Amino acid sequence: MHILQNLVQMTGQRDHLRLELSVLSTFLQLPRITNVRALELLKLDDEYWVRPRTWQQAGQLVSAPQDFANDPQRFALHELPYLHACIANKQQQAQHSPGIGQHIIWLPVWMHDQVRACVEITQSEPISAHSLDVITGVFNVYQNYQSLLDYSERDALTGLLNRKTFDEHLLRFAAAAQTTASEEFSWLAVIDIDHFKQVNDRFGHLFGDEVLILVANLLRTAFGSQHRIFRFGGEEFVVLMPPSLKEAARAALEAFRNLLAAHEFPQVGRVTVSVGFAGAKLSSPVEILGQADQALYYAKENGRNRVCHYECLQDQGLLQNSQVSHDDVELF
Ligand SMILES: Nc1nc2c(ncn2[C@@H]2O[C@H](COP(=O)(O)OP(=O)(O)OP(=O)(O)O)[C@@H](O)[C@H]2O)c(=O)[nH]1
Repeated sequence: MHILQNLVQMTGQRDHLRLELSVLSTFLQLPRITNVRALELLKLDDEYWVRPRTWQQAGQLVSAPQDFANDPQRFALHELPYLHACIANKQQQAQHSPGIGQHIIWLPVWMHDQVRACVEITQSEPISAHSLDVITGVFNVYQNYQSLLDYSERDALTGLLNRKTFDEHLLRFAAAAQTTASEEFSWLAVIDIDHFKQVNDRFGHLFGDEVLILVANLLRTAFGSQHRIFRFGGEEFVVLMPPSLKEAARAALEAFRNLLAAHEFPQVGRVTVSVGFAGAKLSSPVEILGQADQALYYAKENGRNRVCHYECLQDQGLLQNSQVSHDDVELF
């Protein structure tokens, strides 16, 4: 009965981290389970890295305060050889008993052939067929619900994060940016396809849609898993970029602009984008978006197919005083 109540509570969550906390506390209520962790996995240059994202501390479940890039607890996946082999072989679970009273099971969360998280459970006794059934049963409900949540957050055409989830991501992004102590800034970039109406008018909506899908694929190729990429509107995309120096952010955006400009789109040929970006340290979420939008507007007005940085334009006196132009943002 306890498990049922926990499952009801678990599937009432609308947020990935709360859902994770909920499944871990469900596992902790099962007999013989002594420890649980949720591990986050990130693929960098073909190698997976791991960090504990949620774990038990003094009887409480706690989550890592910082993001992956700044987490000193991260380590290479091969330091967990059983989980490493399990993922390399695309398996559903791995088990290992490192000592008396320590029996570990790892359950990777598979999504689109990738693993982004894994639940690690330690039992005091060997894992019997019955307890394996209960553990995998709870885990499968969690995994199904996780992918349902993920599906509701994505744009149907491109598979990118949708506009609906943007506000929440932006609030979290702006809050995290304020606590970054280094010289580096987090960045918000607005990317808009140039003259996209002409693509639709000349080739029809189906080819227009194909351009949107291919642009989304190029965005995924150009930006790593630490970036959050949204389809913001029809032919407008937003990228939330992890902390870096301004030059590095500009270089990444220029690399994307060049990649796209060199791409031969079937039938349509060449397409370009304009980009505006702004730093996220001191401003409020609405201001950051408004600033990136002003830089985009400047890029559109000054030849398109270019990357413009808000603060640089401001320093050169090329912009009016800061004003928010995205009047459809509902952040407060
Ligand atoms: N095929 C397709 N077209 C879309 C979709 N959403 C929006 N659009 C089109 O995107 C076009 C946007 O046009 P505009 O806002 O005038 O901008 P633009 O032609 O890209 O010009 P600039 O941004 O000034 O370079 C419109 O023709 C919309 O119909 C979609 O999901 N699929």
